[in-house]
Amino acid sequence: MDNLKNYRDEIDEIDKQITELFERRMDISKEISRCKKEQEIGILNAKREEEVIQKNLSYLKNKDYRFVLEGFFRNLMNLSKLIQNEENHR
Ligand SMILES: O=C(O)C(=O)C[C@]1(C(=O)O)C=C[C@@H](O)C=C1
Repeated sequence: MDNLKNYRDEIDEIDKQITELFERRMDISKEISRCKKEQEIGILNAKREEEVIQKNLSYLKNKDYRFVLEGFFRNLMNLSKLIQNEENHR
């Protein structure tokens, strides 16, 4: 049995699901940017970002991944802010 091929197939399937969720998250982030523009609120909400990180760290089963999960969410929210900035300058 080709383990490498099987693992990659599994990663491909997970990545597909991540991409679907990523797209949904970014769509919602755009909607949030429209609300913020209407209400004249700035894009960055550092308090909310910390809450997002802490909440998701609490869901983590394998605590060895704490550091990388935190990095993942920081990067994800940076991309989200990028999309919000683009949306507001269209
Ligand atoms: O919750 C918000 O206010 C958002 O704009 C969403 C979001 C996120 O991607 O989770 C993005 C930017 C903010 O700094 C905080 C969180």
